Amino acid sequence: MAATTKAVDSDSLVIPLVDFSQFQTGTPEQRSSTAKSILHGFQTAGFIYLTNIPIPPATITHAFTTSSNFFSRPQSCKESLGWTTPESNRGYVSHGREKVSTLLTKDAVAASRTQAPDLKESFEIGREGEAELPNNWPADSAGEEFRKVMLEFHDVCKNLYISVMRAIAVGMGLDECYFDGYTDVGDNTLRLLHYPEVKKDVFKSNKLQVRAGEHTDYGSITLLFQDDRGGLQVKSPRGTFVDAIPIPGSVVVNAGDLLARWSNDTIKSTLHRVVEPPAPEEGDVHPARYSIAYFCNPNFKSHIEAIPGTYGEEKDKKYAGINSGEYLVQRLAATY
Ligand SMILES: O=C(O)CCC(=O)C(=O)O
Ligand SMILES: [Fe+2]
Repeated sequence: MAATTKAVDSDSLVIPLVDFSQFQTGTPEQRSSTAKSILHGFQTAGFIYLTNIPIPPATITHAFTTSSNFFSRPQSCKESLGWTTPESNRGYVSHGREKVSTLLTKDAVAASRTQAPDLKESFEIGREGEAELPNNWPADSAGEEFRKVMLEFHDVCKNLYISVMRAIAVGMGLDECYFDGYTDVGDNTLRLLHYPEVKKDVFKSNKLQVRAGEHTDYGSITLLFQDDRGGLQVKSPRGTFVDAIPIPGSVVVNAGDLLARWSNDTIKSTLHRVVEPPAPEEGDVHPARYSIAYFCNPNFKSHIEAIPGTYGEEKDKKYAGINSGEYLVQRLAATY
Protein backbone atom coordinates (compact mmCIF):
# COMPACT_ATOMS: atom_id res chain seq x y z
CA MET A 1 0.00 0.00 0.00
CA ALA A 2 1.16 3.54 -0.65
CA ALA A 3 2.18 5.30 2.56
CA THR A 4 -0.62 7.80 2.17
CA THR A 5 -4.06 7.38 0.66
CA LYS A 6 -7.32 9.18 1.34
CA ALA A 7 -9.64 8.35 4.22
CA VAL A 8 -12.14 11.05 3.28
CA ASP A 9 -12.49 13.09 0.10
CA SER A 10 -15.66 15.13 -0.11
CA ASP A 11 -16.63 18.80 -0.52
CA SER A 12 -12.94 19.80 -0.70
CA LEU A 13 -12.24 18.07 2.61
CA VAL A 14 -9.39 15.62 2.05
CA ILE A 15 -8.32 13.66 5.12
CA PRO A 16 -5.24 11.53 4.49
CA LEU A 17 -4.86 7.96 5.71
CA VAL A 18 -1.23 7.64 6.69
CA ASP A 19 0.77 4.48 7.39
CA PHE A 20 2.52 5.57 10.58
CA SER A 21 4.93 2.64 10.58
CA GLN A 22 6.70 4.32 7.68
CA PHE A 23 7.55 7.21 9.96
CA GLN A 24 8.60 4.99 12.82
CA THR A 25 10.58 2.30 11.03
CA GLY A 26 10.84 3.39 7.38
CA THR A 27 13.83 4.50 5.35
CA PRO A 28 14.94 8.14 5.74
CA GLU A 29 12.95 9.01 2.58
CA GLN A 30 9.82 7.24 3.87
CA ARG A 31 10.15 8.98 7.22
CA SER A 32 10.45 12.36 5.68
CA SER A 33 7.62 11.94 3.17
CA THR A 34 5.33 10.47 5.86
CA ALA A 35 6.09 13.39 8.17
CA LYS A 36 5.24 15.78 5.34
CA SER A 37 1.92 14.03 4.66
CA ILE A 38 1.02 14.22 8.35
CA LEU A 39 1.84 17.91 8.59
CA HIS A 40 0.03 18.61 5.31
CA GLY A 41 -3.09 16.86 6.63
CA PHE A 42 -3.08 19.04 9.74
CA GLN A 43 -2.47 22.18 7.66
CA THR A 44 -5.30 21.52 5.21
CA ALA A 45 -7.98 19.39 6.90
CA GLY A 46 -6.91 19.64 10.54
CA PHE A 47 -7.54 15.87 10.62
CA ILE A 48 -5.60 12.75 9.64
CA TYR A 49 -6.13 9.01 10.05
CA LEU A 50 -3.19 6.86 11.10
CA THR A 51 -2.84 3.13 10.48
CA ASN A 52 -0.17 0.73 11.71
CA ILE A 53 0.21 2.62 14.95
CA PRO A 54 2.33 1.14 17.74
CA ILE A 55 -0.73 0.27 19.88
CA PRO A 56 -1.80 -3.38 19.47
CA PRO A 57 -5.44 -3.81 18.30
CA ALA A 58 -6.07 -6.05 21.32
CA THR A 59 -5.11 -3.21 23.67
CA ILE A 60 -7.64 -0.92 22.00
CA THR A 61 -10.37 -3.58 22.07
CA HIS A 62 -9.67 -4.21 25.74
CA ALA A 63 -9.94 -0.49 26.53
CA PHE A 64 -13.33 -0.39 24.76
CA THR A 65 -14.72 -3.40 26.66
CA THR A 66 -13.46 -2.01 29.95
CA SER A 67 -15.04 1.34 29.14
CA SER A 68 -18.42 -0.19 28.31
CA ASN A 69 -18.31 -2.22 31.55
CA PHE A 70 -17.72 0.99 33.42
CA PHE A 71 -20.71 2.74 31.84
CA SER A 72 -22.97 -0.19 32.69
CA ARG A 73 -22.50 0.54 36.42
CA PRO A 74 -25.51 1.95 38.29
CA GLN A 75 -26.06 5.65 37.71
CA SER A 76 -25.62 6.37 41.44
CA CYS A 77 -22.17 4.79 41.37
CA LYS A 78 -21.13 6.86 38.36
CA GLU A 79 -22.55 10.05 39.90
CA SER A 80 -20.48 9.45 43.03
CA LEU A 81 -17.37 9.77 40.83
CA GLY A 82 -18.53 13.09 39.37
CA TRP A 83 -16.43 15.69 37.59
CA THR A 84 -15.86 18.67 39.88
CA THR A 85 -13.63 21.46 38.57
CA PRO A 86 -11.91 22.60 35.35
CA GLU A 87 -8.58 22.49 37.21
CA SER A 88 -9.03 18.81 37.95
CA ASN A 89 -10.98 17.84 34.80
CA ARG A 90 -11.36 14.30 36.09
CA GLY A 91 -14.37 12.09 36.72
CA TYR A 92 -17.80 11.24 35.42
CA VAL A 93 -19.87 13.63 33.33
CA SER A 94 -23.53 12.69 32.98
CA HIS A 95 -25.86 13.15 30.04
CA GLY A 96 -26.36 16.76 29.10
CA ARG A 97 -23.89 18.26 31.54
CA GLU A 98 -21.12 19.24 29.21
CA LYS A 99 -22.16 21.06 26.08
CA VAL A 100 -19.19 21.07 23.78
CA SER A 101 -19.64 23.98 21.49
CA THR A 102 -18.09 26.97 19.89
CA LEU A 103 -19.85 29.29 22.32
CA LEU A 104 -17.48 31.09 24.59
CA THR A 105 -19.57 32.33 27.50
CA LYS A 106 -21.22 30.27 30.20
CA ASP A 107 -24.63 31.88 29.51
CA ALA A 108 -24.53 31.10 25.81
CA VAL A 109 -23.50 27.51 26.51
CA ALA A 110 -26.28 27.14 29.12
CA ALA A 111 -28.89 28.45 26.68
CA SER A 112 -27.88 26.03 23.95
CA ARG A 113 -27.78 23.12 26.39
CA THR A 114 -31.48 23.48 27.17
CA GLN A 115 -32.38 23.34 23.46
CA ALA A 116 -30.84 19.96 22.75
CA PRO A 117 -28.51 18.43 25.33
CA ASP A 118 -25.75 16.21 23.98
CA LEU A 119 -26.78 12.55 24.20
CA LYS A 120 -23.70 11.19 25.86
CA GLU A 121 -21.90 10.45 29.08
CA SER A 122 -18.17 10.46 29.64
CA PHE A 123 -15.45 9.68 32.11
CA GLU A 124 -12.29 11.78 32.22
CA ILE A 125 -8.95 10.46 33.42
CA GLY A 126 -6.04 12.82 33.97
CA ARG A 127 -2.40 12.17 34.69
CA GLU A 128 -2.19 9.81 37.64
CA GLY A 129 -0.05 10.77 40.61
CA GLU A 130 -0.82 14.44 40.96
CA ALA A 131 -1.34 14.74 44.71
CA GLU A 132 -3.82 17.62 44.52
CA LEU A 133 -5.79 16.23 41.60
CA PRO A 134 -6.65 12.55 42.12
CA ASN A 135 -8.50 10.50 39.52
CA ASN A 136 -11.93 9.26 40.64
CA TRP A 137 -11.58 5.49 40.57
CA PRO A 138 -14.44 3.22 41.70
CA ALA A 139 -13.43 1.65 45.03
CA ASP A 140 -14.02 -2.05 44.27
CA SER A 141 -12.09 -4.85 42.59
CA ALA A 142 -13.55 -4.13 39.13
CA GLY A 143 -12.58 -0.51 39.79
CA GLU A 144 -9.00 -1.61 40.43
CA GLU A 145 -8.93 -3.46 37.10
CA PHE A 146 -10.52 -0.44 35.38
CA ARG A 147 -7.76 1.75 36.84
CA LYS A 148 -5.03 -0.57 35.65
CA VAL A 149 -6.37 -0.87 32.09
CA MET A 150 -6.97 2.86 31.72
CA LEU A 151 -3.62 3.93 33.13
CA GLU A 152 -1.89 1.56 30.72
CA PHE A 153 -3.94 2.98 27.87
CA HIS A 154 -3.06 6.53 29.02
CA ASP A 155 0.58 5.54 28.79
CA VAL A 156 0.54 4.01 25.31
CA CYS A 157 -1.43 7.01 24.05
CA LYS A 158 1.13 9.37 25.57
CA ASN A 159 3.85 7.58 23.62
CA LEU A 160 1.87 7.87 20.39
CA TYR A 161 1.36 11.59 21.11
CA ILE A 162 5.12 12.07 21.50
CA SER A 163 5.70 10.26 18.19
CA VAL A 164 3.07 12.26 16.27
CA MET A 165 4.59 15.52 17.54
CA ARG A 166 7.98 14.25 16.33
CA ALA A 167 6.47 13.69 12.91
CA ILE A 168 5.11 17.24 12.95
CA ALA A 169 8.57 18.54 13.93
CA VAL A 170 10.22 16.62 11.07
CA GLY A 171 7.51 17.82 8.66
CA MET A 172 8.25 21.40 9.72
CA GLY A 173 11.97 20.93 9.17
CA LEU A 174 12.73 21.24 12.89
CA ASP A 175 14.83 18.96 15.02
CA GLU A 176 12.86 15.76 15.54
CA CYS A 177 12.93 16.29 19.32
CA TYR A 178 11.80 19.90 19.18
CA PHE A 179 8.51 19.16 20.97
CA ASP A 180 9.83 16.53 23.42
CA GLY A 181 10.26 19.11 26.19
CA TYR A 182 6.58 20.00 25.73
CA THR A 183 5.19 16.46 25.70
CA ASP A 184 7.23 14.57 28.29
CA VAL A 185 5.11 15.28 31.38
CA GLY A 186 1.90 13.84 29.93
CA ASP A 187 -0.63 16.47 31.03
CA ASN A 188 -3.21 14.73 28.85
CA THR A 189 -6.78 13.62 29.42
CA LEU A 190 -8.20 10.24 28.49
CA ARG A 191 -11.94 10.59 27.89
CA LEU A 192 -14.16 7.53 27.62
CA LEU A 193 -17.35 8.31 25.75
CA HIS A 194 -20.67 6.49 25.65
CA TYR A 195 -23.49 7.61 23.40
CA PRO A 196 -26.39 5.49 24.65
CA GLU A 197 -28.87 3.67 22.50
CA VAL A 198 -31.40 6.21 21.32
CA LYS A 199 -34.82 6.14 19.64
CA LYS A 200 -34.66 7.32 16.05
CA ASP A 201 -37.66 9.56 16.82
CA VAL A 202 -35.45 11.71 19.02
CA PHE A 203 -33.58 12.95 15.93
CA LYS A 204 -36.74 13.20 13.83
CA SER A 205 -38.66 15.30 16.34
CA ASN A 206 -35.81 17.75 16.97
CA LYS A 207 -33.68 18.71 14.00
CA LEU A 208 -31.11 20.27 16.34
CA GLN A 209 -30.56 17.00 18.18
CA VAL A 210 -27.04 15.61 17.96
CA ARG A 211 -24.98 13.15 19.95
CA ALA A 212 -22.22 15.74 20.47
CA GLY A 213 -22.51 19.36 19.32
CA GLU A 214 -20.06 20.95 16.93
CA HIS A 215 -16.85 22.09 18.56
CA THR A 216 -13.11 22.28 18.20
CA ASP A 217 -10.79 20.58 20.66
CA TYR A 218 -8.71 22.78 22.93
CA GLY A 219 -5.27 21.28 23.24
CA SER A 220 -2.48 20.27 20.86
CA ILE A 221 -3.82 17.08 19.26
CA THR A 222 -6.54 14.52 20.00
CA LEU A 223 -6.21 10.79 19.34
CA LEU A 224 -9.73 9.56 18.62
CA PHE A 225 -10.58 5.86 18.64
CA GLN A 226 -14.09 5.15 17.37
CA ASP A 227 -16.14 1.99 17.12
CA ASP A 228 -17.83 1.00 13.85
CA ARG A 229 -21.13 2.86 14.39
CA GLY A 230 -20.29 6.12 12.62
CA GLY A 231 -21.73 9.56 13.14
CA LEU A 232 -18.52 11.59 13.49
CA GLN A 233 -18.51 14.49 11.05
CA VAL A 234 -15.89 17.09 10.17
CA LYS A 235 -16.61 20.54 8.72
CA SER A 236 -15.38 20.96 5.16
CA PRO A 237 -13.89 24.15 3.69
CA ARG A 238 -17.26 24.55 1.92
CA GLY A 239 -19.07 24.72 5.24
CA THR A 240 -20.75 21.31 5.03
CA PHE A 241 -20.33 18.48 7.51
CA VAL A 242 -18.70 15.40 6.00
CA ASP A 243 -18.74 11.89 7.50
CA ALA A 244 -15.42 10.84 9.01
CA ILE A 245 -16.18 7.17 8.50
CA PRO A 246 -14.82 4.56 10.90
CA ILE A 247 -11.87 2.72 9.34
CA PRO A 248 -11.03 -0.46 11.25
CA GLY A 249 -7.53 -0.46 12.69
CA SER A 250 -7.08 3.29 12.36
CA VAL A 251 -7.02 6.18 14.78
CA VAL A 252 -8.32 9.62 13.85
CA VAL A 253 -6.01 12.42 14.93
CA ASN A 254 -7.08 16.05 14.91
CA ALA A 255 -5.33 19.27 15.81
CA GLY A 256 -6.74 21.41 18.61
CA ASP A 257 -6.94 25.17 19.16
CA LEU A 258 -3.73 25.42 21.12
CA LEU A 259 -1.70 23.76 18.34
CA ALA A 260 -3.35 26.05 15.78
CA ARG A 261 -2.31 29.03 17.90
CA TRP A 262 1.17 27.60 18.53
CA SER A 263 1.64 27.08 14.77
CA ASN A 264 0.62 30.68 14.07
CA ASP A 265 -2.50 29.30 12.39
CA THR A 266 -0.55 27.26 9.84
CA ILE A 267 -2.25 24.18 11.33
CA LYS A 268 -6.05 24.04 11.48
CA SER A 269 -8.28 23.17 14.40
CA THR A 270 -11.40 22.04 12.56
CA LEU A 271 -14.99 21.89 13.77
CA HIS A 272 -16.45 18.43 14.25
CA ARG A 273 -19.50 16.83 15.83
CA VAL A 274 -21.28 13.51 16.33
CA VAL A 275 -24.73 13.10 14.77
CA GLU A 276 -27.31 10.43 14.10
CA PRO A 277 -25.50 7.48 12.49
CA PRO A 278 -25.48 7.66 8.68
CA ALA A 279 -27.04 4.31 7.78
CA PRO A 280 -29.95 3.69 10.12
CA GLU A 281 -30.35 0.04 10.91
CA GLU A 282 -33.62 -1.88 11.10
CA GLY A 283 -35.87 -1.10 14.03
CA ASP A 284 -36.70 2.10 15.85
CA VAL A 285 -33.49 2.60 17.83
CA HIS A 286 -29.89 3.41 17.07
CA PRO A 287 -27.54 1.19 19.05
CA ALA A 288 -25.08 2.72 21.50
CA ARG A 289 -21.83 4.16 20.23
CA TYR A 290 -18.54 4.16 22.13
CA SER A 291 -15.43 6.18 21.46
CA ILE A 292 -12.25 7.02 23.33
CA ALA A 293 -10.59 10.40 22.96
CA TYR A 294 -7.11 11.11 24.25
CA PHE A 295 -6.73 14.87 24.52
CA CYS A 296 -3.08 15.81 24.34
CA ASN A 297 -1.72 19.07 25.65
CA PRO A 298 1.63 20.74 25.90
CA ASN A 299 2.93 20.30 29.48
CA PHE A 300 0.78 22.59 31.61
CA LYS A 301 3.86 24.54 32.69
CA SER A 302 4.90 25.28 29.09
CA HIS A 303 4.96 28.74 27.63
CA ILE A 304 3.37 28.57 24.18
CA GLU A 305 4.61 31.00 21.56
CA ALA A 306 4.76 30.70 17.76
CA ILE A 307 6.88 27.72 16.64
CA PRO A 308 10.07 28.71 14.75
CA GLY A 309 9.45 28.74 11.02
CA THR A 310 5.75 29.62 11.31
CA TYR A 311 6.47 33.36 11.38
CA GLY A 312 9.01 35.62 9.75
CA GLU A 313 9.36 38.69 7.63
CA GLU A 314 6.27 37.91 5.61
CA LYS A 315 4.12 36.65 8.45
CA ASP A 316 4.00 38.19 11.90
CA LYS A 317 3.34 36.30 15.10
CA LYS A 318 -0.44 36.55 15.43
CA TYR A 319 -0.72 35.76 19.13
CA ALA A 320 0.91 36.68 22.39
CA GLY A 321 2.62 33.91 24.36
CA ILE A 322 0.48 32.09 26.92
CA ASN A 323 0.80 29.41 29.55
CA SER A 324 -0.59 26.06 28.38
CA GLY A 325 -2.31 25.05 31.64
CA GLU A 326 -3.98 28.42 32.14
CA TYR A 327 -5.27 28.46 28.58
CA LEU A 328 -6.84 25.01 28.96
CA VAL A 329 -8.46 25.69 32.33
CA GLN A 330 -9.99 28.85 30.92
CA ARG A 331 -11.44 26.95 27.94
CA LEU A 332 -12.82 24.15 30.15
CA ALA A 333 -14.36 26.62 32.58
CA ALA A 334 -16.61 27.96 29.81
CA THR A 335 -17.85 24.52 28.77
CA TYR A 336 -19.17 23.00 31.97
O1 LIG B 1 -16.99 10.60 19.92
C1 LIG B 1 -16.42 11.10 18.96
O2 LIG B 1 -16.22 10.48 17.92
C2 LIG B 1 -15.94 12.54 19.01
C3 LIG B 1 -15.72 13.04 20.39
C4 LIG B 1 -15.14 14.42 20.40
O3 LIG B 1 -14.98 15.06 19.41
C5 LIG B 1 -14.72 15.00 21.69
O4 LIG B 1 -15.03 14.44 22.75
O5 LIG B 1 -14.06 16.07 21.66
FE1 LIG C 1 -13.69 16.75 19.75
